[in-house]
Amino acid sequence: MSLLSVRNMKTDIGQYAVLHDVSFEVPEGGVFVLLGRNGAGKTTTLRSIIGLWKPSPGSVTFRGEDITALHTADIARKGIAYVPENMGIFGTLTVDENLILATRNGRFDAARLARIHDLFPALAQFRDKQAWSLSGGQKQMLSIARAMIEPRELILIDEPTKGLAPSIVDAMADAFREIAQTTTILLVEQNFAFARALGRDMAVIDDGRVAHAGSMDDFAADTALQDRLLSLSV
Ligand SMILES: Nc1ncnc2c1ncn2[C@@H]1O[C@H](COP(=O)(O)OP(=O)(O)OP(=O)(O)O)[C@@H](O)[C@H]1O
Repeated sequence: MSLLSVRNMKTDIGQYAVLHDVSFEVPEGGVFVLLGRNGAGKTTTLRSIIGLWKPSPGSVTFRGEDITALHTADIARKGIAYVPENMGIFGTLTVDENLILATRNGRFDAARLARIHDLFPALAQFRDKQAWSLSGGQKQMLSIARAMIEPRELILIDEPTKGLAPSIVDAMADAFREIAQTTTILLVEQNFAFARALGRDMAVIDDGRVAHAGSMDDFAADTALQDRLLSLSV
């Protein structure tokens, strides 16, 4: 059984039909990558999974349970976290305060915080700094840390490498490999090298539909398919 099943999802935003037919299966463990051109519908897919948009028709099943109609907070309680592209952190609060706000009861679990500090040492170093003063990469790490401060089974992460320097992207890839040992990651990415290095299974969304799904190794070997589905010139 897949950890997450998305079936025949159609999502309208206001009067616009954005997703027409999105289906894919996320197995448990590792990193599943959603690729696609700008405006293809990747963010809308993540937001539909976490309940911020309601697909109709279509269904989202998590560990066999239909979660399509649940509110976002109830979906989160099932063990799914969402790291949006704008990161959702609070600039005037400190790094620690941002993490505390993401906990359920206002307290850190010491072991989880230690793991986060091992993964992202800058968050330990700058724990009393206001979040606005962090670098772009550190802000991205804080947003991922907020998603990890409680036990999760699945983390949805939207374009974490956007605008980051290559050395920071490499550090983030190492952190994702470590996170994926215990938590499944559903990753939306435009950086194909990053996606390829991490992903085991993948799907491409094109114009609100899944245009391809399969293993990352097969997709990485098929440059004609990559050109057709990801190139900017179509
Ligand atoms: N709130 C909204 N109102 C109207 N249209 C929207 C809204 N949000 C997204 N769209 C449209 O839905 C389509 C898909 O957007 P979405 O953000 O899901 O794409 P994406 O694949 O994540 O793109 P990107 O890589 O540029 O973030 C786009 O055409 C976008 O303009």
